[in-house]
Amino acid sequence: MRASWADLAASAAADNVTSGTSSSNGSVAAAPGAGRGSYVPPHLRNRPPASDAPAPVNARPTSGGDPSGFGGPRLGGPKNDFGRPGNGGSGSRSGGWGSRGGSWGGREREVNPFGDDADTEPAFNEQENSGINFDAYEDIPVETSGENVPPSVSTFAEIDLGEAVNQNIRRCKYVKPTPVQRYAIPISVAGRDLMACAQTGSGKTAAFCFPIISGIMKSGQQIQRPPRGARTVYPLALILSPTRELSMQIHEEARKFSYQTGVRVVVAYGGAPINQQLRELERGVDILVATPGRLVDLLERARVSLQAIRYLTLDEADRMLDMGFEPQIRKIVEQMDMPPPGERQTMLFSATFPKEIQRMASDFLYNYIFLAVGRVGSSTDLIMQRVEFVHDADKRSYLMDLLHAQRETADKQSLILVFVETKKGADSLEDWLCHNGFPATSIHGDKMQQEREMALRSFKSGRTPILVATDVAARGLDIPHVAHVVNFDLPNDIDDYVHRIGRTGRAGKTGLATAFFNESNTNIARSLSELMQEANQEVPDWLSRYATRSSFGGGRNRRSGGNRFGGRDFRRDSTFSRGGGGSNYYGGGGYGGSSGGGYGGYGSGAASAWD
Ligand SMILES: Nc1ncnc2c1ncn2[C@@H]1O[C@H](COP(=O)(O)OP(=O)(O)OP(=O)(O)O)[C@@H](O)[C@H]1O
Repeated sequence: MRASWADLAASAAADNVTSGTSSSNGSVAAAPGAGRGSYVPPHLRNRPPASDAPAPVNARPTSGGDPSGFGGPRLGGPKNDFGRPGNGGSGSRSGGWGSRGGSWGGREREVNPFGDDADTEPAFNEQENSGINFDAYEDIPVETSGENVPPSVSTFAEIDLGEAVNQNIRRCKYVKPTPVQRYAIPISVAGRDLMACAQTGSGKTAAFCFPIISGIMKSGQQIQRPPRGARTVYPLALILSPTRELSMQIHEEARKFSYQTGVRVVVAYGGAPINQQLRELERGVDILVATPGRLVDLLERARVSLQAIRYLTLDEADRMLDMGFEPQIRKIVEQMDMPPPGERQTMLFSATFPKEIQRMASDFLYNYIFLAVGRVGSSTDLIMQRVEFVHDADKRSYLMDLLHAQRETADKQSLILVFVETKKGADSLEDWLCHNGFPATSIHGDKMQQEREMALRSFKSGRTPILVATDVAARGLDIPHVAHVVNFDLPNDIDDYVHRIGRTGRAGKTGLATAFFNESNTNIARSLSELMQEANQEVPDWLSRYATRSSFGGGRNRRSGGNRFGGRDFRRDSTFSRGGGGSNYYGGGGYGGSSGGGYGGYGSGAASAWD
């Protein structure tokens, strides 16, 4: 049961009065077993009985077949086919453990990720995911480009995902697909590469997970579990994400979607003991969810091989290919043993896709489809955006006013996420809030991983309903009840703003975003003003004046592909040069490497702080 916001604030204030100290932020005080937020360490999940001994598996790629189902050069190209029954590749494994059918090879008892009796199906009319306002999505603009785009669907039933996945969709209480799912799932199921740009909170995780899980099930491939004594594992799918917490969240989601399918999902991220993750990997992995730094470590130790990868997904793909991460991603995708584009299926997802990044990303794709769902990179109309002119010295008192107002008016369960620019700033604001009777915690890259996870749990549970965060929490995190996002410090990049405010107003719900603006933010004035206009938000006159003045100013005011939509296929841009060989135009590769120049400033060392 989540605590009431106002009650907590009141009791924290009382504590402070009594003790005369900071309320010690609650960031490490989350009750470990409390409620649905309780955390089962990865090494304890699905722990097999001690007698569970793996049978020998001789997993090596064979060839033949078409992973795309589409044709072109992919047809007949080499394919990693680990022991697909009947193809002769590793026929001797047919009796080995790990055959599919929802039983984990009959060897392990799978922990129920739904935390209830997942075998009991809810009645149909009880199923709808509470709070989803599908009307909000009905007239959403959608744009696709690329060759032979498979038609979209209106229902999950129209896509053959397999009964086990369908059952999990029902358990998740998803009644119908969101727009990005309606388009992206048929494209992915058809085996096509995809660059998908869709609003924050619109269900992209399921859009890439369902086809991967279903594809692995249909292939009949066995669980990629090394033989006893072998140390290298061969996952079939790799999902990369920029932060540890996002990887953990994707892992949790993927485990729900793959429950009782026999598909095994493992997560690996930095900051946590690698031995536990190695033990999980040794027990078999079909889908590996990872942050880039930890994955490179595992690859260098030869504990993971990417030879068998059939599906590669980059979530928050634009972040993954920006200057902080690009070298690591290139190393993983291009310099290790992963099959090249055309032999694997690659799916890139984000709410924002600057053209420079699209160009770079095309290196990883083969004959891909570009999909843009919704307006410029956000849930837009669902999020009410406000901008206040606030000098730095006044920010704290403005914030306090907002918090008092929230305490009076908002749903008592609601959570507030406050973004600041620096780690020091996060610590100091958290301290100040706690001293002033507001139950706050903080998350940033200088905290120990355990502290980060505890802070997030404490926030999610409502124990500390104010979270002060750096951009480490800007992307992907799906936290119910975040009613208000405050940009205490505005980011330099409009796309970062889009992701930050996207922590509220998710899955059809409404939310509020307030930004403090002053002279130091003039470089974002124009793009902020444009974004707000496109989202039908009221733009203050003073911001429009700043926008006019900063029209030709510097900063990274790139829009996500420009125009009305959440992105526009850079291949359609008339200014885009097609020189250098037409075959490369759709074929991926060949676009002048990975300069990525032109909008620096993410700061060196970003990757190490994030993974
Ligand atoms: N078809 C559906 N019906 C109802 N709820 C859904 C459906 N698909 C996804 N959701 C819910 O919507 C929420 C947002 O989904 P998700 O986190 O995948 O969004 P996202 O598009 O990846 O957002 P972001 O851009 O911030 O990463 C989740 O709580 C998820 O469970």
